[in-house]
Amino acid sequence: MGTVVEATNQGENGNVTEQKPTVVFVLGGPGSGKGTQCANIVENFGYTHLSAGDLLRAEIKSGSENGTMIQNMIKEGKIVPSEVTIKLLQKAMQESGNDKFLIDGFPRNEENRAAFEEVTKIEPAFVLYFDCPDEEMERRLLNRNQGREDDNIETIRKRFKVFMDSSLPVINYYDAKGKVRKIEAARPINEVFESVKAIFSTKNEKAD
Ligand SMILES: Nc1ncnc2c1ncn2[C@@H]1O[C@H](COP(=O)(O)OP(=O)(O)OP(=O)(O)O)[C@@H](O)[C@H]1O
Ligand SMILES: O=c1ccn([C@@H]2O[C@H](COP(=O)(O)O)[C@@H](O)[C@H]2O)c(=O)[nH]1
Ligand SMILES: [Mg+2]
Repeated sequence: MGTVVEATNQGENGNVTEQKPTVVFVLGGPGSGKGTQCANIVENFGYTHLSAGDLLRAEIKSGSENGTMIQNMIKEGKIVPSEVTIKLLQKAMQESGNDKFLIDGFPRNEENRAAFEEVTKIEPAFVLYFDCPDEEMERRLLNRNQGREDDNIETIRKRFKVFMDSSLPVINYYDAKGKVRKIEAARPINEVFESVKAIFSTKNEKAD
């Protein structure tokens, strides 16, 4: 695959343009198990996993001029401006050499969603939604032990609120388009993956 800065298809005039990559958005509350299941999907289905949160954390570490702003947003559980996150996603897609992506933890709000579609012209093939009760997610995050600055009870509560207020509407948007595949995520990892496998083994409509 070449550039995905703005993916394109064959136009009506017959001009041959690039094939759009396949994108699956992986959404769900903080700690619902998105990263854990994405690792399993990568092993079994040949996707490249792009966690928007991981890309932002790497950007902080790289010493980027946006680093301090991103760090402050993450500490408060706030959503980083779309243009920053989308640029990181586009760069990672270009560098991957793959044409199938799990975009984990993005889009987080309506503005993220609209900006991604506008800039890349990519619509997701489908949206994998991990549905998990807050109490279970809270337990998992407090036990995660990966040294994340946002895995403390104060920030966790803020992240839950942002998820409810800003991210659930994105899931509802795609649900209305028949694109959401909902998974009951409060089960053991292998059971959750059985449900995930069933979805990736079924033919899902291609993006566009
Ligand atoms: N089904 C599960 N049952 C129990 N623990 C789980 C399950 N799935 C993931 N975990 C654990 O819960 C923690 C959070 O999982 P993970 O990092 O995959 O969540 P996430 O949705 O990516 O979270 P975040 O949005 O904060 O990045 C990890 O410690 C992981 O090992
Ligand atoms: O698209 C995104 C993704 C993430 N953020 C910020 O990062 C943290 C952590 O994200 P995880 O998905 O839990 O790794 C999140 O709370 C946001 O502050 C973002 O702004 N935009
Ligand atoms: Mg994660």
